[in-house]
Amino acid sequence: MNGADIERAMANFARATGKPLAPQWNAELREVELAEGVDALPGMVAALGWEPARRVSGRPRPDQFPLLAHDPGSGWAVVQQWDDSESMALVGERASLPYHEDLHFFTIDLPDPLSSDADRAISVFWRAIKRRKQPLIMAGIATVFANLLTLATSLYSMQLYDRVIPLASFDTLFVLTAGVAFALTLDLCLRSLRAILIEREAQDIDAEVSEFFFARAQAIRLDARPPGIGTMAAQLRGQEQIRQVLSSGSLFMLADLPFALLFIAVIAMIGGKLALVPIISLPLAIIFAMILSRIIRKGTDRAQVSGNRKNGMLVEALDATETVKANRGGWFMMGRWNRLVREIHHYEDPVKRASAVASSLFSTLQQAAYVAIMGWGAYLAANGQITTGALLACSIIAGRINGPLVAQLPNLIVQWGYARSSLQALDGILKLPLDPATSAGALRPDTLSGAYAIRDAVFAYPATQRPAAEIETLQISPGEKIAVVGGIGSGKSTLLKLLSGLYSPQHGTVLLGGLDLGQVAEDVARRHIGYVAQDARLVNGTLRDNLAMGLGDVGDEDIMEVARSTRLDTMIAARSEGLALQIQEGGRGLSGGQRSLVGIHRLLLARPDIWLLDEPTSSLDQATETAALQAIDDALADDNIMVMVTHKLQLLPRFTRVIAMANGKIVRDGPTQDVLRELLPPRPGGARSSPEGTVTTSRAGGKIS
Ligand SMILES: Nc1ncnc2c1ncn2[C@@H]1O[C@H](COP(=O)(O)OP(=O)(O)OP(=O)(O)O)[C@@H](O)[C@H]1O
Repeated sequence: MNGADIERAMANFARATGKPLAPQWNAELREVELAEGVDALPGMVAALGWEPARRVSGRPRPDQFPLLAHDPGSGWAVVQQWDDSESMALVGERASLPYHEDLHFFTIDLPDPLSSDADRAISVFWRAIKRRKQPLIMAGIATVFANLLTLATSLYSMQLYDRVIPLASFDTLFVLTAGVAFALTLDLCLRSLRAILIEREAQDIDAEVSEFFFARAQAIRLDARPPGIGTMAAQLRGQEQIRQVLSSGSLFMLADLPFALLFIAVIAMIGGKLALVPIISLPLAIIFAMILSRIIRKGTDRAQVSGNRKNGMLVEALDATETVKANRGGWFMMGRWNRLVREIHHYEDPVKRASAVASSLFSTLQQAAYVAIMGWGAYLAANGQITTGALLACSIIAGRINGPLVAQLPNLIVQWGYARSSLQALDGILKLPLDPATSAGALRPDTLSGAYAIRDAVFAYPATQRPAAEIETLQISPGEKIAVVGGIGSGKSTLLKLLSGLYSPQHGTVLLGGLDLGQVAEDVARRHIGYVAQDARLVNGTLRDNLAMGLGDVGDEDIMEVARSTRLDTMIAARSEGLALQIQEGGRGLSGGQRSLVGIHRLLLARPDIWLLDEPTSSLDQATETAALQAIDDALADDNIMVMVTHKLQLLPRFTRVIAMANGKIVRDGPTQDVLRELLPPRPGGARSSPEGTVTTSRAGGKIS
C-alpha cells in the first residue's frame, strides 16, 4: 500500500466515472508523504485541494458504483459492480474482489472545471459565491449591525437634546457616550472583518470563475469558434467586470434596502407624520433608478460590443504589425481604430449624460428630503408635537435611508449595465458547442487505432455556404502512408482536420476503428491521433515546454535523442540557453522552419497511432526535410497510419497511396505509382519525367498539372 497504489486506483476511478484527470494531476503528491492504508485517501485529497471523499458504509448498492475500495490485504482498487452476491468486479483488472467486513468504500467528486449545469454565466458566479457561506454570513451580520448602530446613534442624539442638555445630566451623558463608543468599536471591527473576508473570498471566487471560463473557452470545438479571437478574449475578460460589481461594497448597500422599512417605522414612532417624507422619497428614488437603467441599457450593450471589437482590432493590429508595416497599412488600421473609438463614444455619450443627470437628480432628491424633514419637523417641534431630539433623530435616520444607498445608485446602475452586457456576451460563449470530452456519454476506449472510414462527410466552415470538404467515401487501413495533394484551397487541410477529430462534419461520419470520432473523448483522441498543423504555432515558454507540452514526463535525454534525428540538435546547440531558450508568444524567436521542426519533434516524442501532418516540411531545407521525414519513417510502427498534405511532388514516392483533391472533393485516390503515372507526362521515348515541382489540381475535373 503506497502512493502509487492509490494513484493508480484514482486514475481508474476517473476512467470509470468518465472524468479525465489533468496530465500532471499527481505532481503535487511528490512533495507529500501519504499515510499508509485507508488514511492515505484524506491526505491525498487534501494535498490536491479536492473536495473530501465521502465514505459509503455497509454493502454498496448497485446505484453507488463505481467506488474506491480499500482492502487491508491488497490495498486500493476501484469496484465497478457486483459480480455475484459475494464479490465485486474491479475496474482495470481482470480479478474480482471478495466482499468482507473490513473493506472500506469511498466516493469522491473529481474536479472538473467544465462541469456546470449552468447555461447562464450569472449562475457560474452565483454558484461560486454561494459555495462560500462564511463571508455572506459575515456580510449579513455586519449589515444588520451597521443599521442597528444608525438607530443607536440617532437615539443617542435624541437623548442628548431631550434629557442631557435640559437637565445637565452628565452621568446619563457618560453612560450613553460609553455605550455608543462601544457600539462604534464593534461596528469598526465587523466592517474591517467583512472587508478582509470578502477580499479573500473574492480572490477564490475569481480563481474558480476564471478557471471555468478559461477551460470552457479552450474546450469550444475548433470548428465552432468565432473568427474574432481578440473580440472573444475581451468578452471573456468581461467576467472581471462582473466579479467587481458583484463583490463591490456598493452591492452590499442593496442589503440595506429591507432596513429602510424598519427605519421608516422608527421615524413614524418618534416623529409621527414625518415618516411620510421617506415614504415618498424612497420609492421615488427607486423609480428614477429603474428609469435610468432602462435608458442606459441600449447604450451600454452597444458600447460593450464595440469595446470588445476594439480590443479584437488592437490584438489583430499588434499581431500583424509586420504585414501592416510592410504594406504601409498603418493609416488604414488607424482609420478603423478611430472609427471604432468614435462608435464607442457615440454609444457611451447617452449613458454618461443619463448618469450625470441622474446623479444630480438623486442629490437634489436627497437634499429635498432633508429640507422636508427639517422644515416640517421644525414646524411640528414648534407646535410641541415632537421634541427637538426626535427631530434630530428623524433627520439622522432619514439621512441613512436616502444617504449612501441613494447616492450610489446611479453609479451602481451604470456599472451593472456594463456587467449585464458582459454577461450576455459570456452567455453567448457558453452556448458554443464543446469538444465531446465534456459530455457524459463520450467514448473512452483504451486504444484508438484501426481503419478510418469516412462516409458522406460534408463540412462547411461557420458562416460559409459552400462546403470546404465533401468526402463521399474514404477508407484508410492500418499501415498506410498517404500523401494528400491538390491546389490551394482544395480542402486538404480540412480533410486532415476531419481525420484528426478536431472538426466534425455537419453531415456523415468519420469512423476510426469503428468509433465515431465525434463521440470520442477529446483527451483520448489527442493521445492517439497526432496532428501537426500547417501553421505550427508555439506558445510563450521555454523550448522544452513547447516540445514536451501535454506529454507528461519527458526527460531531456528523450528530447535530445529525437533532436539528433530531426537535426533540431544543431539549433539547440547553437543557442547558449539550449532547451531553456525562451520562446515568445506565437513562436516569435524561432524561424518558420525551426517552428515546423518543433511541431514534427513533438509528434516524434508523442508517438501516436495516427500521424497527420499538414505540409510539415514546406519551410525546411532539403537536408533537414530528408532527416525529418526519415525520422518519421523510422518512428512509424507497422500498423500506424500516416497522412501528410504536401505540395511537393518529389516526396510522393515515400508514400504507398496518394489522394488528390479539388474543390473539397477527392478526385484521384490510388497507389502512388498509379497516381504518379497519371500526374507525370511521359518523356519523349516512353519514360516518365522524374517527380519534381509542386502539385496543383485544376478546378475542372481535378487534372493535376
Ligand atoms: N477558417 C475558415 N473559415 C472559412 N473558410 C475557410 C476557413 N479555412 C479554410 N476555408 C476555406 O475552405 C476551403 C478549403 O480550405 P483548406 O485550408 O482545407 O485548403 P487547402 O487545400 O489545405 O489549401 P492550402 O494548400 O492553401 O493550404 C478554402 O476554400 C478556404 O477558403
